[in-house]
Order: sequence, then structure tokens, then C-alpha cells
Amino acid sequence: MRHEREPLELFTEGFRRYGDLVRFRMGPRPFYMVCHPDLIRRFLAENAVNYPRESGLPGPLLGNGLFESEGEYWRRQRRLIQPAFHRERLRGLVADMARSIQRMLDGWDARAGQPFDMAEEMGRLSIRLVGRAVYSGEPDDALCHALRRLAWLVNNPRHWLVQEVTRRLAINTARRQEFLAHLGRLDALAADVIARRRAGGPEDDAMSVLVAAKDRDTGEGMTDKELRDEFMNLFAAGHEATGTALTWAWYLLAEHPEVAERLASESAAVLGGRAPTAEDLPRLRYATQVFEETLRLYPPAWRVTRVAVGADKLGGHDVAPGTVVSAISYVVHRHPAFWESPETFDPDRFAPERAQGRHKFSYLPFGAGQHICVGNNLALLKGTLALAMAAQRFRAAVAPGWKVAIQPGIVLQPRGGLPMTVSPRS
Ligand code: HEM
Repeated sequence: MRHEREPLELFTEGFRRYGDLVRFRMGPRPFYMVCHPDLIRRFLAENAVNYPRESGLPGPLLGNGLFESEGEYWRRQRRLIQPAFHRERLRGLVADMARSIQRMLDGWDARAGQPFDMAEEMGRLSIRLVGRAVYSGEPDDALCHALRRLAWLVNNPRHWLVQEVTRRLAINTARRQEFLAHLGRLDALAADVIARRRAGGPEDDAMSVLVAAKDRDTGEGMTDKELRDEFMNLFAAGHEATGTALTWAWYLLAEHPEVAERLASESAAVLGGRAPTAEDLPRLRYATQVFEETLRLYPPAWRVTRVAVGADKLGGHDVAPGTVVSAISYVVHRHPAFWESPETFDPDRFAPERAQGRHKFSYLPFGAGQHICVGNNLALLKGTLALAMAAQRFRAAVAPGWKVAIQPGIVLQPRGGLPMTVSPRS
């Protein structure tokens, strides 16, 4: 089936041939790919109530957390969790995050010239930075390994399918045992963090906000099970996309040395070799733009999908109940009516004066509407800091002979990782 083998090619071709709304035959249900931002606004925002996310059984990893829930329960949880990720609160994390990034970069000095997998490196960095935001902790190597393996098992659709089947039939395969062992490690951490916060631990990370949060109608807080599920959603699911985006950023910078030089100049002018502070953030504008443009060309969450529960019309076409409706961000971000020279890597298109007036629903790296990514400010902060700090110290190049290809699993990753070499700037 082509949509499993090469979905990006299939969807891109469908858009070029048929335009803004394309019906595909795949599986038993009708499937619409929606590419026009007005139509995306319709199903993700204006009539979102008709297009919930597909409900499945709560899985063992994410449980009934924000990613998986819908309706009143989701609304309550979202209200309680959102304050933990306000931009002002995140500013307090800058110093700790900078320290984590600095430690990674110090390790690069000894690795100069030797290829290493940038996807693995960025994945681990992202885990450490999310750890700081979620529970004020820096995960050790064993925990990073567990999370990387879990992400790998979940991101690969074939493994995930096997996981689901073996779980439902309670078959104990080696992969399943591996999955459960990693999950057990994470569950132990979640239980420990929750117990400490209940006993009154630090007060400025996401878990302390969640433990203290009270429903405005009932006055009740979250149960331990609810806290555990949200911990998994934020910590386990929150790291993968940022790590992948940073990996693609390194690839694009290697391919566009002029952008890498400009990024390094900005860092030199603003930071002059020291670690960034929260006050520097507005002046690291080009680093943010590089990250935003990377998210346009390689949106890690490359599709946003819903299922219609009632009849509707999209662009004059009938949508029957049960229709799967998907905005393929990878295609929407290359829509020529909304993006000039869409294949060109041009961070300046995110300069405030050029971004002004852009259709809000033509740029969807964090989704749109009520489910828009709750961690988007954190992701932009991580991306900006990591790029600004790394660019002032290192250049990177794809390892000689390596062919970069895209693997669209749940997340849009480089197939087989991304071997790169780094060299210090003199
Ligand atoms: C570059 C990094 C990231 C990308 C590209 C990304 C992308 C997305 C997208 C597209 C959605 C919407 C899914 C939908 O509508 O079906 C989403 C939702 C979500 N994201 Fe992110 N995300 C990133 C980072 C993070 C981080 C750092 C966290 C938390 C620490 C996080 C937590 C969540 C949660 C909990 C949701 C569900 C929100 C809801 O349904 O209310 N994400 N993300």
C-alpha cells in the first residue's frame, strides 16, 4: 500500500493533481486530505466539535492524558495543565537548560571530526530539557535509554501494531517485555515525583503546578493516576518531536552554511561566548526563525487527523459521519499560494515583518484549534537555546557518503538517524 510505503510522495502528488481537498481510497472509511487553510480552520477550529480525535482504548504509555482524551475530561485537564507552560514561567528555566546544553557541547570538543548520530544526541538533549521543565530533574543515561527505546517502539508503525496486538492478546514477546521494562522504569519515576510533590517539593516545575491545580467547579485536584498519565504525556511524548526538529535543523544548517554563519554571528553578537539568560531571548530572533523554518520544512508531527462524527461540508463537498479528515502539514507548509518558493530554506520568512498577515492555518507544526500543542512555547525555547548555543561553538556536516532520507512514522524522522561530524569554530 503506497500510503504506508511512501505517504509524503503520495500526498504531495495528490495535492499537485487535485488541489485543496483530495479524497483517497485507503481502508474501509472515506479519507479526505485537506490542504487549504480555510478548510483546515473549518475542521480544526470553527466546527471542531464535529471532528474529535479518534478515541481508542487508553494505551499503557499515555493512559488517558491530554494526547488521548476528549470532551469534558480533556477540557478540564487542559485548563489545569496549560498554566505550567506559560511563557513567563518558562523564562525561569533558561539558566538550567543552558547548563544542560553547555554540558553536551563540552562533550563535543572531544568528538570533533568523529561521526556520531545527531538524532540520538538531540533526542537525549531534548529528554534532559523536558525533564527540567516537567520535574526539575535531569534524567540519567539509563532513563534516557529507556525513553529513546520507547519512542522508537512507538514511532515505528509496524512495531506499534505488533505491540497493540500482543498487548490485547496478552502475548509475551521479547519486544513486549522490553517495552514493559522501559515503561516500568518511567512509572517508577512518575510515582516518585508525584509522592515528592505531594509532600511539598519544588514549586516551579510542571508537576508541581499539576499537583497543586484544582478544578474551578469542584475544587478537586488530580488523582495519582491522572497525574501519572499527564506526566507520561508531557515527559515521554513531549521530547521526541523537539529532538527530531533539532536534528533536522542541524541537517539544514549543514546544507546552508550561509545560514549557519549568520546564526553564529547573531550568537556572537548577543552572547559573546557566555551562556544565555532569559533577557537575551528576544535578541536571539534569528535562532528562533531557523527553528521555525525547520518546523515548516520538516514538521515532526506531519499530519493532524480527526474523524467526523456528524455530517458536514468542506469546500462544497459532503463529509459523511465516520470520514477521516487529515491536514498533512508537510504538504500544507509547501502550498504555493501561501508560501513563496516553498522548497527554499529561508528563515527570514519568519521575520516579524514578513510573517505579518500570514494565514494562521497555513502553518501547523504545533497543530491548531483547541488541541494546539500545550508545549509549543517550551519547544521554541529549547530550539532557540540549543541552536544559538551550539552555533556559536560548532559547525556540523553530514558524515561523508551518508544519504539523508525521510522516514514518516508517527514523527517525521531521518531514516536510520543522522550521522554528522562537528568541528569547533576557532
Ligand atoms: C517541536 C516540538 C513539538 C511539536 C512539533 C509538537 C507538535 C504537536 C502537535 C501537532 C500537537 C497537536 C496534535 C493534534 O491536534 O492532534 C501537539 C499536541 C500536544 N503536545 Fe506537542 N509538540 C512539540 C513539543 C511538545 C512538548 C515539549 C510538549 C510537552 C512538554 C508537548 C506536549 C503536547 C501535548 C500534551 C499535546 C496534546 C494537547 C491537547 O490535546 O490538548 N509537545 N503537539
